[in-house]
Amino acid sequence: MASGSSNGDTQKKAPTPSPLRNSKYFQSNMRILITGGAGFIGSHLVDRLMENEKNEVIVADNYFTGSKDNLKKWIGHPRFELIRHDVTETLLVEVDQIYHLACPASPIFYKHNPVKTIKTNVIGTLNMLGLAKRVGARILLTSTSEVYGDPLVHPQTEDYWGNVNPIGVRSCYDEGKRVAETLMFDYHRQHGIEIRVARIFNTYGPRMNIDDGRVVSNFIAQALRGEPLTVQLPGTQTRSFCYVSDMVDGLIRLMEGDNTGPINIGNPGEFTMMELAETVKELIDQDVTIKVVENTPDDPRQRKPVITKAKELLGWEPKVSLREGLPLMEEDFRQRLGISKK
Ligand SMILES: O=c1ccn([C@@H]2O[C@H](COP(=O)(O)OP(=O)(O)O[C@H]3OC[C@@H](O)[C@H](O)[C@H]3O)[C@@H](O)[C@H]2O)c(=O)[nH]1
Repeated sequence: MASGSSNGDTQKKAPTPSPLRNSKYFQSNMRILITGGAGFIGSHLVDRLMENEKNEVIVADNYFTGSKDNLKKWIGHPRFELIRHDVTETLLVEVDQIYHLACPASPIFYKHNPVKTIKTNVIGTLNMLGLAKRVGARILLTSTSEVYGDPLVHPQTEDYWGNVNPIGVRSCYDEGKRVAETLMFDYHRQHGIEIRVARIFNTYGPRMNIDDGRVVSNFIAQALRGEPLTVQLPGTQTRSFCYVSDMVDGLIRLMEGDNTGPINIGNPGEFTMMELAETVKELIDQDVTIKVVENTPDDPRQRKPVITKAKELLGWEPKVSLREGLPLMEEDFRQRLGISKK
């Protein structure tokens, strides 16, 4: 029989949650673990999940790129717990759902310690799948548009297998996430785990680290500080930017729906990096200059999601355009940098 078959012999029955969680005297709350919940997207996800009084939220984060500051309004709340934990170590908590976000996402951070990045993606995902198996939880992985590599198919549909350098400086992240996806589907086929896989495209919004190093945060911080906007060569490379509230909405719909994915979650509006710089300049400070600088190896030349699956299966599409989202992020950066509007 062909390996990888998802029916017959290899399909196992899904594990059930512990009998205690189903007992009539037990709290009926949904207990949700978010790895990387102190990070940029994770903390916005916490905010949304905490709005529902039936949810108890547990965050596990090692604070490599995340920060307790992002969660300060929830610390001490009876439905909230924060654990300093690195997902490369095992964790045992009785939960119903796991949003597995933990991993540095900015290229300068994930390339800083590539061995640790790939361990986070592979061992971290194995640990979370082991937890999902043990306690019968549904698990969602935030994979990435980087699994498409430097894509030869444009825009990218989920059935495109990608064009990835397996030995490059980005491989710790893009190959790491590809293995993480493989593990998710193997656990699903072999052990019947309920999985959800989101492929996240570039996301921006309030709470991004000011010195995160990604393009939107760099340009906004540079414009506010009156520094030149650093467009990396050639400047014609494209990205599609999704506002964080849209992203969180998509992730929750995926978790709550019936489809395993992988599903692209991103905003299909596509911009060159030169266009992005011009837009930031126009919105924030027309006096700032644009400086063209060297790029790093293997930078994808184009990226834009096809979101037909998200629309049809999740009833999701982004609502916030780049021109609407940038001023919201500008406001947050102004507050944190202490730079008021002229
Ligand atoms: O100052 C800068 C920074 C970056 N860039 C360019 O902007 C583009 C986007 O770069 P970023 O570092 O923001 O993000 P990337 O698209 O390379 O990677 C991201 O992809 C999707 C997510 O999974 C991750 O957040 C991250 O890996 C690149 O072409 C880069 O060369 C600039 O022109 N100037």
